[in-house]
Amino acid sequence: MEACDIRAPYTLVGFLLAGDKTISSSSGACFSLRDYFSRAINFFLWISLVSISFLLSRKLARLLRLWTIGSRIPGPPSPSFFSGHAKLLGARGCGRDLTGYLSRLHENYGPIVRLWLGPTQLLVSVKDVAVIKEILIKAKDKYPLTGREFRLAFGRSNIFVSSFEKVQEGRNYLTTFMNERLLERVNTVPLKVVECVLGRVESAMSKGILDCRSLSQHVSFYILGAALFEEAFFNWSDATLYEELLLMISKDACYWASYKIPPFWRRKYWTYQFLCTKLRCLTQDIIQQCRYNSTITQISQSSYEEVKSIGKLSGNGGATLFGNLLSGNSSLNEGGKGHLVSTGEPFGDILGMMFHGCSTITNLLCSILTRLVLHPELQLKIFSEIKEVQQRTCNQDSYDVQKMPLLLATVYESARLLPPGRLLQRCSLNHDLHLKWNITVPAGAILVVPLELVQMDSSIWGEDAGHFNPHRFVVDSIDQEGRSQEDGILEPYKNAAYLPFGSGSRACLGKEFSVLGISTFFASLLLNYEVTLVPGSENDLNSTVNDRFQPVPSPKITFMKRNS
Ligand code: HEM
Repeated sequence: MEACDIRAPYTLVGFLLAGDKTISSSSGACFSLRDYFSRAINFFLWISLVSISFLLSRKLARLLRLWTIGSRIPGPPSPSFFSGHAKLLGARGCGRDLTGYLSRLHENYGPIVRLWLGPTQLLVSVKDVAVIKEILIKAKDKYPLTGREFRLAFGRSNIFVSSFEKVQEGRNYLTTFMNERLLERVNTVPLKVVECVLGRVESAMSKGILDCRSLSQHVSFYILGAALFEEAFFNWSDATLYEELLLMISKDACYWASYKIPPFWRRKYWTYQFLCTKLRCLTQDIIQQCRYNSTITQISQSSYEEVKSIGKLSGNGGATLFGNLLSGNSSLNEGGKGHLVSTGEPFGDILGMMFHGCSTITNLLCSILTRLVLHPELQLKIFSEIKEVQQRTCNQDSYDVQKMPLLLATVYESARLLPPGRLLQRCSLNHDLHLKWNITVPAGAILVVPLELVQMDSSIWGEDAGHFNPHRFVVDSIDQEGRSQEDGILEPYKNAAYLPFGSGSRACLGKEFSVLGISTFFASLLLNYEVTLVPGSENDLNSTVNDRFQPVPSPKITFMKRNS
């Protein structure tokens, strides 16, 4: 038999280089195409097996670590290996009184308590203020499902995401944007907002349907919309449609996000997706109008260049917040197809801010309005304060709310009594956290701060911790005639137990904007109008208003013009 003179190409490249010589060889000793394929398949199978085993063993090691370190933290024994305390915390268990349950656990086990929610999920609740401060700085990530409702509705966002690494640049840019642009605008914007809102109030009152919540929703939408999109927003014919869509989507967002796999088989889901797409198209529309009206363009060429460079740095082609909008990088609704095809999905950030900002500002406004109608004497005092400051400054076009301590204190105190959620959550995805008192929280554990326990702790806030008392934030001084006068405002964020806007590395970026915007709105409103309860709604209120963390009731209110 003729010896095979072809050297076996042991690599795929070698085989290809050998070309048809190998293929044409008829010798059984020579490598056939089939041999190479079976070798290649074997090779890939081995590689996959090794990688899967490696990943599994890493997961297992992580899990063992979670169990070992987690079980060193004090906490109750787990009732079941598979579901842990998850059932207890669910709707039929203590879910409705989660804070009460955590409070009992803290009494029994101390200020740091762990709860197993299943074999792979550990929840650590922290009540001690010093430790809270530490974890809010050190635990820079959020629970992995954070922002799912935003993502599902509006596409990828650069700011409402779990990992700190991904959010860092977006946060830096947004901080500059909020501080430099929005805060400048915020004390002039509410004048227009009041005008706009009161126009709506009159038509709503004529239909007899003015309740606190719908008014607050309307105001928050205008405060944010006007700040982000400026003049263009007031002249925008689709503003009402935009507001309605945003509201409809916010109502359903959490529900659809609760599905692990989006329920493509449900028609309602597609209706929801259709609304989201419509909202994105409208966002593009208002942004285009802004470009012409130069609001956002006036974020200035310098910051445009800045944004572009941030985009380059992050390698996402300017996807950071307004970067894409300015550079026209988005191809939303290309050819009128109405779907998002942009790689950066820049509207995710703007819509995310509208979504989060509107819902949180609505709650706070509603809470303040309710308290003002319940405490007419406070309303009168705030009115006198605003009037006095306006007379002193002789400026009718803007409000120096920093000189109105009682008004600011009312906003701070209402926020203290009604933060946006019951738990502030954090996570450290990749590193264990070494805390005071020699406690280590393993990577991946969900850290929570039960806000009600901290913000209503009488050892921190005094005996009246559970009651509405804006004066706790006001500094009194004695005037020359020995009379006590309200002089200044205590900086609430110095108190580590004041957390309605979170704190530390993932603190809310809109806190100054919201407090100033809301205060300026009330300064403008109360100077011109007195807000009162619609006669007959007192009884509903007394049964539902409680000073503690209750969802704000929505009383019927009315406005009376003050004599100038
Ligand atoms: C009354 C109004 C608001 C309240 C009570 C509020 C509250 C909060 C809270 C509690 C957090 C989580 C903080 C943490 O984990 O430490 C947060 C995050 C955030 N807020 Fe707000 N917020 C308000 C308005 C706004 C507005 C108007 C904006 C922007 C326009 C905004 C932008 C953000 C952003 C970007 C984050 C995410 C930060 C991150 O995950 O890194 N907020 N907010």
